[in-house]
Amino acid sequence: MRMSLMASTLWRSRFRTLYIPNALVLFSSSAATVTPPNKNDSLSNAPSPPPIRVALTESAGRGVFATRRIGAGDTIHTAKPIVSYPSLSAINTVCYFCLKKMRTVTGSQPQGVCFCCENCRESSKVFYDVEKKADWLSFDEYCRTQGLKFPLLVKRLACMVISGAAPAGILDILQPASLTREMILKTEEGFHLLRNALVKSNIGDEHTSFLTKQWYTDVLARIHINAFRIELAAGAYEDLLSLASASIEAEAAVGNAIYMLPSFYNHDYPNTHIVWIENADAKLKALSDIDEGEELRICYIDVSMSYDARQSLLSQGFGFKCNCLRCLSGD
Ligand SMILES: C[S@@+](CC[C@H](N)C(=O)[O-])C[C@H]1O[C@@H](n2cnc3c(N)ncnc32)[C@H](O)[C@@H]1O
Repeated sequence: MRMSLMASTLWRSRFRTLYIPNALVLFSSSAATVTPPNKNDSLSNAPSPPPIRVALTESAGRGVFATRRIGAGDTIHTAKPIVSYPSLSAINTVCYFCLKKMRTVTGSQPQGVCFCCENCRESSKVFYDVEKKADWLSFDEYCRTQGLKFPLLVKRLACMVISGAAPAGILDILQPASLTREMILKTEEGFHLLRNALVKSNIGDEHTSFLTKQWYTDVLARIHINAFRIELAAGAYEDLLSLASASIEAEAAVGNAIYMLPSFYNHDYPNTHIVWIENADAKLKALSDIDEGEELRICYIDVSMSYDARQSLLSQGFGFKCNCLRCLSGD
């Protein structure tokens, strides 16, 4: 593979450390690291921070860099979603909170949303109590008929904000897509349907005052760039079978989610990948040995695509001209 011939030192950073207060809080809270705890350390039961930091890259904005050597196959860190939502086609078959697949008895068809455990039901309670007050028929139908998944994340986030589970600006730190005037116009219908559903539910103006067209568009612009499509790793033969049939129907994803730290990973030939084992909790794993100072990169698209196909998808789908070393090398 041509990429592997590139000296890994090329990827070592000459970076400036960036202080991101909100992100740093999240870094340490969800850390699963490759550092064994020191038995003599009185804090040895506390999770160590992950061996990474967010810093400016030379040509792709902020990026994630290793603060020490990481071995191939190591889990670098884990991340819980800030906001997630099931695929509409999976709404009755995955947990409404963590997106874990529900075991269904053959012949029985679950009705309505479901939760895999009391913990998920409890964690959802605040925003689900808000959501249940509104009539989502028109909004969900709009998403379903137009094949839209991102407005569903905005709906979940709006309910979280109303319930007090999240601040209205929770995604502000993430990079937004630059939406064209035409794209902004297309978001208007979704905004009105979302706002109408919530306003008509008598939640109270004081709770919905954040829900302006500007807020809706700003959130969508960030979701557009940073959302992850979640496909669970198959754990059992029956999962493999259902994944296979789901893929045929292009419905392999159980849902979509936004994370904080994983949103800072730039695109390149990957030395890192994200896996979801049984629910929307993400595991960032090293694909190869990574040196201290090296940038951690994931592949946003199918790694086997040609140079031209990658350039056009990254530009049209993600809105950026790829400056990764693989593309710069013409591979
Ligand atoms: C998910 S964000 C990654 C973090 C981002 N660099 C930041 O500062 O928040 C994706 C954005 O990062 C930039 N980016 C990621 N990979 C890139 C690449 N290979 N070449 C140029 N820009 C890239 C693009 O602006 C893209 O829209």
